[in-house]
Amino acid sequence: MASAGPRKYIIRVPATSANIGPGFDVVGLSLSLWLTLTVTVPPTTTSPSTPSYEPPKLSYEGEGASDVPLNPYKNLLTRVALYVLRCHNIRLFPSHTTIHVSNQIPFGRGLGSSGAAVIAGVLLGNTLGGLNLPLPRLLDHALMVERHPDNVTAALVGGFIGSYLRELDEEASEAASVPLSEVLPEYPEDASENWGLDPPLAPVGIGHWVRFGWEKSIRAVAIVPRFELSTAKARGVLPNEYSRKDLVFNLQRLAVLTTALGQSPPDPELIYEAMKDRIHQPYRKALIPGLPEVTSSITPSTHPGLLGICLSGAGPTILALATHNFEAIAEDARKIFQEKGIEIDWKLLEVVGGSTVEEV
Ligand SMILES: Nc1ncnc2c1ncn2[C@@H]1O[C@H](COP(=O)(O)OP(=O)(O)O)[C@@H](O)[C@H]1O
Ligand SMILES: N[C@@H](CCOP(=O)(O)O)C(=O)O
Repeated sequence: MASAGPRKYIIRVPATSANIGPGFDVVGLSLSLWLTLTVTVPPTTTSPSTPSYEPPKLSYEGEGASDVPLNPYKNLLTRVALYVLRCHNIRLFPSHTTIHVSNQIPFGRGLGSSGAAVIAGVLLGNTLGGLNLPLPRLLDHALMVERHPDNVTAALVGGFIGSYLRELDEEASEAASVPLSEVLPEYPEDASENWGLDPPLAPVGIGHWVRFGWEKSIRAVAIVPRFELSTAKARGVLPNEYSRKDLVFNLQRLAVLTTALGQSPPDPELIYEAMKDRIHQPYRKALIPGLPEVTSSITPSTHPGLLGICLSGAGPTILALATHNFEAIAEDARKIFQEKGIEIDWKLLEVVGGSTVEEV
């Protein structure tokens, strides 16, 4: 907890679109909307046990600013950072730290806001504790909080990413399956060194990934309905079991898609079909009026330039991958949503690199 001098860091984490149709809980794409933290740690750090100890002061601007808790013991981002610190025997944040958050990622829309907050929290803990954790270890900590690897892996490493969770031995599985409330407890308001039990430690090497090729001409049109859908609710409607027919349908498409999106020029007929899904979208359509209509009526023949169209993450955002004709795609999706009484905003996004931490 000793501090050598004044330190200021910028932490940047991108939005992500998970699944890309058939790759439920497997693939993710990092996109050009950013969660940015400006972190200042004063030159002399008061010991946490002294009465003048001050927990971090959080401020927000941008998406979610009016909803997010500013209490660092309640905010997702800082609770994750504290989890990482406590896993390394650092019981509290450095005193008088300030964290300004500037956020472009809308909450609860299927663009990975919570995955980005978890990665930002892991990077914040790593930075404040001077832990120098290697990338795979950062991911282990993120996966203790966000248990599907698609968003967090793409947000951390950047690009078009496929990932899996290693099968853990019995002891490690037990460690990785502790309830989230124990990984991220509701911390008490007052600073004290005697809070509860030690946190559950992350098993080593939970998540593994590979980066696929990405053809540079492909851009992402995010069609964002003006309502929130929590990922938890959108996972709650999914069945526990699937037919072999539906699994094979998705596996065939995913195998083709991961290579097809790296090919130049991209093949719209191949990609449009390869972005179809039978594992999650059919079940989520009840929560997202207009979803089947948008994905079936906007096609490469009706909209030249379109490559494929799917639900982004758990929704309600629709992701259209295209090389041109972006506005027509988005405006026609707007008309379909309007018929269902839903307004949308749309953004043209690029595939970007992963998270960065810079000392300034
Ligand atoms: N930058 C952030 N800071 C704090 N909490 C956040 C942040 N981003 C997201 N969250 C939390 O995550 C929730 C959204 O998570 P989720 O339902 O998984 O949707 P999404 O598809 O946007 O990830 C928000 O309501 C908020 O509680
Ligand atoms: N594979 C997950 C992805 C959730 O992504 P989010 O951006 O909606 O949080 C799912 O489909 O549930």
